[in-house]
Amino acid sequence: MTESDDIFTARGSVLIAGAIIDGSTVDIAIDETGTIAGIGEGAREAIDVDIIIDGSERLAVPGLVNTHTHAAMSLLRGYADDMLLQDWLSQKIWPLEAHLSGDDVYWGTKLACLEMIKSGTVAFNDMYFFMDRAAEAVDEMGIRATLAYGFIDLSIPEKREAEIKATESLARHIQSLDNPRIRTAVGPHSVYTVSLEGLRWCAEFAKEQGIGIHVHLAETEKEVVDCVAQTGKRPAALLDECGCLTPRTVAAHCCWLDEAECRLLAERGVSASHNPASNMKLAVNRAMPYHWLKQAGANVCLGTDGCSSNNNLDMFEEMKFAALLQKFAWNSPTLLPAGEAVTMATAAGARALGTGPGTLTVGAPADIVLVDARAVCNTPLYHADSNLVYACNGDAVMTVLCQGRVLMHERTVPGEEEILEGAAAAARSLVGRARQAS
Ligand SMILES: CSC[C@H]1O[C@@H](n2cnc3c(O)ncnc32)[C@H](O)[C@@H]1O
Ligand SMILES: [Zn+2]
Repeated sequence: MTESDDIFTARGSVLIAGAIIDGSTVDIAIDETGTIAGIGEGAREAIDVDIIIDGSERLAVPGLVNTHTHAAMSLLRGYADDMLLQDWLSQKIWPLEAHLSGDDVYWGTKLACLEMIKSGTVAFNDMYFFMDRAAEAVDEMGIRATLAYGFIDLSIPEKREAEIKATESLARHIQSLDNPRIRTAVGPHSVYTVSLEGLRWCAEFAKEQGIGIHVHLAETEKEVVDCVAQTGKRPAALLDECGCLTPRTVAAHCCWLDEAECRLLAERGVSASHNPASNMKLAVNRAMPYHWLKQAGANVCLGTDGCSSNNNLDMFEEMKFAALLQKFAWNSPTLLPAGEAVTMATAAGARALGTGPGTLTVGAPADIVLVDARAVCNTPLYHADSNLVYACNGDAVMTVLCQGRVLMHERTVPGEEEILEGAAAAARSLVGRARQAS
């Protein structure tokens, strides 16, 4: 079989012929299980080739991993901009989210998956509501996701009970899907929206189920100041006391960590997700202390945050924002060079979500992105990492494979029109319902 056959529905082994990796032109062989079986010399012989993808003039890179987002917030893109975080959440976002339906989350997640696939992302870490519907969307789109129900109890015991039930129910549901691409995590929103009892329950449940924890941490100075005033502890120490800092925890933002907290995160094996676009847009007034986290040996990965504070899900743009913000904020042009930004968006993200090594190596899942080497952003091509981080955006991505299955080829994703229409209609209906109620 060749590219002329239906590449999206075909099953079997795949040969990516003549792609560029580290300046060399190589074949990549993928077996029927979606695992990389060979790279370079002798790769063709490692499989009985069913499907051939022409890799010429394509840079092969590992699929990108978005370690912090709220996918269905794609429906809120451009709904409320240019505000302070607390005002943005309390005056605009939360009142609209109060009217969300399962259908909204389904269409919002479909739109987000489409956008992620079109910009080279193969896996994401999500926290939101109606996550059974998010799982349905992820299942259909063929991407990987770790889905957490956003647990907010506001220290109200009845609300805590409801959040516990919702978290347990999602865990049961994801288990019942038995889809290796879709996992669940516990999602305590933050130390300012979840009680100590709630945080302790989340930690216990994650331990009992052997699943991860997804939490916002130290996003603003106010979060730290209020936490110290109310508990005598900084947010990271508080999460640690409740058992929420584990090797399977992804802590998003981490802007206002001090040096000791960076060491604590590293000691506990926590992954820290940098979200530079969101942090700059909401003007949280401090960049994640990447240098302290790196020095301490923490796993630092990369996320976009939701589409209302970014306002897109393009991890290529996020790599550039990360590299530039770190240099600017910490006054060091050598901080976070391009190669490290690529590692953050690939191997570090894959480690955070446990989706494999996040590298193009034999034995790794075939989560592979082919980038146009002839695009303007890749001309000239001195250093691939430099172009990928500083010159390209997701539009240069041509083909995306997840576990060896082709999700996009030559920039075509099956069903794109229907997704755009469905998501636009869901967004109109959501805003209409909210207006009617106000
Ligand atoms: C409980 S589900 C997630 C919850 O978080 C809100 N959210 C989106 N972006 C941010 C952010 O940057 N900081 C804090 N909370 C955020 C989202 O709207 C949902 O309500
Ligand atoms: Zn967030």
